[in-house]
Amino acid sequence: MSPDASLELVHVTKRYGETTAVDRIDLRIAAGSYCCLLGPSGCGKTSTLRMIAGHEIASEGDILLGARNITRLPAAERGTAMMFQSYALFPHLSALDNVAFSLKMRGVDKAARQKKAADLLERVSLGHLAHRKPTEMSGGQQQRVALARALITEPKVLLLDEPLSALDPFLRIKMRAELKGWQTALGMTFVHVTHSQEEAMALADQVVVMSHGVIEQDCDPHTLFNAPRSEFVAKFIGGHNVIPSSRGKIAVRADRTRLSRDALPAGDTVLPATVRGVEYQGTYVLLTLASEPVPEFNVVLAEAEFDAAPWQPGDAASAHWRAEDIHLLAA
Ligand SMILES: Nc1ncnc2c1ncn2[C@@H]1O[C@H](COP(=O)(O)OP(=O)(O)OP(=O)(O)O)[C@@H](O)[C@H]1O
Repeated sequence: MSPDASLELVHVTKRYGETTAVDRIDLRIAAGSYCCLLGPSGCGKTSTLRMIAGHEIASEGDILLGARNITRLPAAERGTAMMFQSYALFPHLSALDNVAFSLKMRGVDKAARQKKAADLLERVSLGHLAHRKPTEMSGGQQQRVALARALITEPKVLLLDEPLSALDPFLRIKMRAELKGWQTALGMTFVHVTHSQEEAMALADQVVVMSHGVIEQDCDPHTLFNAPRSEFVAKFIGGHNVIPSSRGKIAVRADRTRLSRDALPAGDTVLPATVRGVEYQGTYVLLTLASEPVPEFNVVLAEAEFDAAPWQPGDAASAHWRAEDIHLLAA
């Protein structure tokens, strides 16, 4: 892994007029890792990616790629490339010409650029379709053309802006696995913007959760799910209940929240509640409950456990959890 493929953002800010889209963020991404920038619409993740790409210039701060300060370099000189959604392919060009396009822009002669584009199409198993137009290819094939097109300048870092969002759910999961496979095989640094926590969990070595232009949490997916730092993160990633306790707000995973029919004494590990909804989800049953301090929270039960003693809307329940499953949230 080449150490000059590591990325570092130091106090990076992006302002558009009065709007501060990114507010003095610090971020390190290791060479050869898969990083996902995750957050709701408007949190600043695309602006961050575009500043790394050179499609926007940072208002303040520095962006380092290896030992090089790339903050103000033109996009083509940075050593980064952007992979766009498959529909950003040129419809009137063949797969080969789409892939060769940025070499053409750089003045590489025709034979050399076509040879390189053909090699790359071969690598993404599309050699036999090099002369087809994008509309004559499946969504997954188009996505692979988009990948080959981004790789042709031999970038150190590949930047991906919601690359899977145009695909149907089945293909999205298939292409997600392919992307991860490519990243591993190429040993390249990938930075991928998504609003889907599931996508981030599935792909990333490092998940960076953003909100209102700042980084809320920056860690591996396992830590993110088991130790969300704040109420915002716990609610955004889902699968958690946020509950007030004597020590402040706590997060408890929905699948670690248990239900009892006995009326247990209320306290930091017991919440008297009423079942409001029962939703069958195949492997699991999702129960929605209401209580005095928490208007809505969830419990996930394995199907067999639910079937052994089913719950119905209106049932009274004591929700409870083990002390070790309590995760205290930052105030
Ligand atoms: N060119 C621009 N001019 C003015 N404001 C902008 C511009 N681009 C983004 N913004 C604003 O900056 C903030 C962050 O936008 P950004 O696109 O980075 O967020 P995002 O998290 O990627 O959102 P989305 O998922 O909707 O793309 C938003 O408030 C947005 O309205």
